[in-house]
Amino acid sequence: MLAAGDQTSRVQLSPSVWFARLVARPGFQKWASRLPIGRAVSERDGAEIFDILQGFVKSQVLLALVEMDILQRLLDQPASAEQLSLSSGVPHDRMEGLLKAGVAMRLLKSRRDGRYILARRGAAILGVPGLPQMISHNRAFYADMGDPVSLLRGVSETHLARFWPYVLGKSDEIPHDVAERYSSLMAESQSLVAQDTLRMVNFGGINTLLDIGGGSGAFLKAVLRKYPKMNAMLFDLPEVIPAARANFGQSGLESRVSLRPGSFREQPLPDGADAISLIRVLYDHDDKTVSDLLSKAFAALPVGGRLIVSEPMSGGSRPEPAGDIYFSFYTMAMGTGRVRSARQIADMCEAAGFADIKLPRAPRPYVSSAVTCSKAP
Ligand SMILES: CC(C)=CCC/C(C)=C/CC/C(C)=C/C=C/C(C)=C/C=C/C=C(C)/C=C/C=C(C)/C=C/C=C(C)/C=C/CC(C)(C)O
Ligand SMILES: C[S@@+](CC[C@H](N)C(=O)[O-])C[C@H]1O[C@@H](n2cnc3c(N)ncnc32)[C@H](O)[C@@H]1O
Repeated sequence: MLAAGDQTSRVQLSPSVWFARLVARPGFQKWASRLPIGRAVSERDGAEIFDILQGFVKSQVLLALVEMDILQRLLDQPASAEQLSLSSGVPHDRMEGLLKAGVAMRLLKSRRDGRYILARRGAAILGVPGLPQMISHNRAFYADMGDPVSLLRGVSETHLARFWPYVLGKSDEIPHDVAERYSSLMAESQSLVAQDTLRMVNFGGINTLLDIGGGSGAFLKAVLRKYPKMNAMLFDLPEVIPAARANFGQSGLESRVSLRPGSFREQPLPDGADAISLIRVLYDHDDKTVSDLLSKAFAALPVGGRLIVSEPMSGGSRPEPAGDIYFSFYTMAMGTGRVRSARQIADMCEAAGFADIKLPRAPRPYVSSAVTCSKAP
């Protein structure tokens, strides 16, 4: 009888496996580094591996720059490490270290006079609605990523799950200020998602759009402003509706929106709309909930009615950095849903009865991707 090792040694190796085993040998690495092409590839690989390894340090440097308001202060005026250290309670040499790290990340620039200013990328962060807050909220995600093996095993309650009240249906237990902070984070981050969804999908011809899980209404506001003849319904959990009411109150759009409290888990969706949108809703839920929700959407729509899904997605068979790294682990830490690829979502829509499925190209997959389909005659 053969030992396991003998069995594998007799199996014919595919060229990729053979190559991987070669590259994993220190002797091969030493040999390859003596040749010009081998050296160039190995140096590049080494630098890229190092960059992955230090990813968490980079994101914490960014967090420090945001939390001590350094980006904003350098936007107001150039400053030296000494000036910034005085007001932030960080010793001079450490502040210099932070600022140099910011320069290395091309967020800041150092000037000949020793003062620092914002580089283009640092300035861009301040111009994206909600991005500094989003960076700060990564504290909770970071705490969960501190022990990735436990996170993967799902052994303990996560910080992120506690921060998004509606996910666990425990909104009563969440301090009001925390709930408030996170709903405003959700609303602010929505402006990017709305921008890209409106770029990917033409909402023309829709009379009444039903936005399921519409939150405080940031997405509907953007759509209604772009399509002045459209009316809308916003459906969300009863505890979320007051925020939507307040948000539409002063907008001049209130007469075009009707607010519908309810849970898509427990009741049918309101009818009367000729299109339904699901913006950043599906990835919060498991497959059964999503299949049921899509069937309810199908039932609520008239023939020819359209469904628009928009949220960050996995790259599927071609994994993609935002969907398959950040949002995949993010939803894992939330503990209730998962990122799906556009193809998976399309298949689930098809299983619910939808046809005419389209997967528009996403200009910024780290913001959102979309799937659209309709109820065929
Ligand atoms: C004018 C010409 C021709 C040339 C000039 C060149 C020049 C100066 C160009 C302009 C530079 C410029 C304007 C740059 C703009 C950069 C932008 C817009 C950057 C945007 C970045 C956006 C990012 C990084 C977005 C990140 C989003 C995140 C992290 C979202 C997270 C969302 C979460 C966690 C949601 C959770 C929801 C839940 C709970 C899972 O359901
Ligand atoms: C990630 S947020 C997205 C909000 C908004 N669409 C956006 O993109 O900013 C998910 C929304 O789904 C809502 N939601 C969760 N479970 C729900 C349910 N069972 N019925 C109705 N809405 C629900 C939440 O209250 C929340 O507003």
